[in-house]
Amino acid sequence: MTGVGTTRMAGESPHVTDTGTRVIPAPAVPWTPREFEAAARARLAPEHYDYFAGGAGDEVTVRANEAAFGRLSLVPRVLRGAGRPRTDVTLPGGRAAMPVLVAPTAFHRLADPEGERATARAAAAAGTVMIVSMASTVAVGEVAAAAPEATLWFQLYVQPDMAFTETLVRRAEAAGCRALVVTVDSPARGLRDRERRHGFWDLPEGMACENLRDGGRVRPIVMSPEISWEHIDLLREMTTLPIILKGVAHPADARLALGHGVSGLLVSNHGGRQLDTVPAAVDLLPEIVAAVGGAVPVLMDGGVRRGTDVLKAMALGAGAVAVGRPVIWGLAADGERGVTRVLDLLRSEVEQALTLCGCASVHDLDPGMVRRSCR
Ligand SMILES: Cc1cc2nc3c(=O)[nH]c(=O)nc-3n(C[C@H](O)[C@H](O)[C@H](O)COP(=O)(O)O)c2cc1C
Ligand SMILES: O=C(O)C(=O)c1ccccc1
Repeated sequence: MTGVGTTRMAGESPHVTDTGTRVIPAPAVPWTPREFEAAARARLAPEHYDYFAGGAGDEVTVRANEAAFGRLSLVPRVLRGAGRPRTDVTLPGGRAAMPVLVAPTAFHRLADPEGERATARAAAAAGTVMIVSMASTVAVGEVAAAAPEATLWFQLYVQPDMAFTETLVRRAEAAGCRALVVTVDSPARGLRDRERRHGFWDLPEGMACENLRDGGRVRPIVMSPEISWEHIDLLREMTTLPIILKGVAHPADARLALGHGVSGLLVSNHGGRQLDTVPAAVDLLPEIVAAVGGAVPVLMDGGVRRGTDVLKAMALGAGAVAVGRPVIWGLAADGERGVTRVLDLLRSEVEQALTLCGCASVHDLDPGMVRRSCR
């Protein structure tokens, strides 16, 4: 069946049904970051898969994030003798061996019993930053203890009770986190139809948002419409950690942020989980980069699935990108090993794409290498 001179991986051999249809079974091993989703879906309870995969409203923005990368083309340079490219980057909270960070995502123990400990060990092995969610199911101090080599940043939803916000900041500092990522796209929770359909409101028995412990209770995470720039100023006075604002979408807000002592911006629409119909994150990027004018690094997340996506975002001015769901799919499919594999795939794809673009490092990328196709 296999032609002379071709090779086929185990588990991929096609067979022909009695009606003559050629069927190619799902690969036994996930070979691309995207294929991890199928493996994860097969292992997760449907309500947990839908929690991770889902977005707000009609999920217009969820789809737009990935689709926008498909509409961008890369135009490579040739004959530059660039050699084997470097993939490392310098960021407000230190260096990373690759320009792909682990975005903050909640509830990793729903995907694997080791939860955020496994993710942090994989991020450490990849030499990249893990942004620990405030809604992690392992306390940030325990995540740090489980992966002493990991570079951790802490994601924070400013709580209206600023004394408790300070408690959270001190916990992050004590755990050795190197930056605070303050999520500002959530003055309320997004409209999550998939969660409502399943009645997914609570974590299972024995699982909790461990960072929110306060005496004998676990506080609820408050998403408050009262939070304003004044809170960012209070936070700025509270800590010397670099502050990165996550979820800035409007260039006017990017300009305002520069007056509040932030060390970076993370352009994001929360993976399409907050306000539906926000533009794709990569489409928001150029205007924000222009508004910031190089004053601070601009990172982005949303829809990054391939090394070529990373290059497109960086050519448009991103200092690094982050991935949310791909990490969850790796974790659910194969625990720490799965996350290691996803990050390793992305790193090697970035390296290969840089080579094919004639770049010695991400610094050789520029906006002229990206075209918008009409697809
Ligand atoms: C399951 C899930 C949980 C998330 N939890 C958080 C969170 O706790 N805090 C936060 O700032 N962003 C959270 N996000 C948003 C991510 O940080 C990130 O913006 C988004 O996932 C990027 O899109 P991608 O999944 O297409 O890579 C979450 C995203 C997902 C998918
Ligand atoms: O699900 C999310 O996107 C999210 O950001 C979140 C925040 C707090 C608790 C749980 C999830």
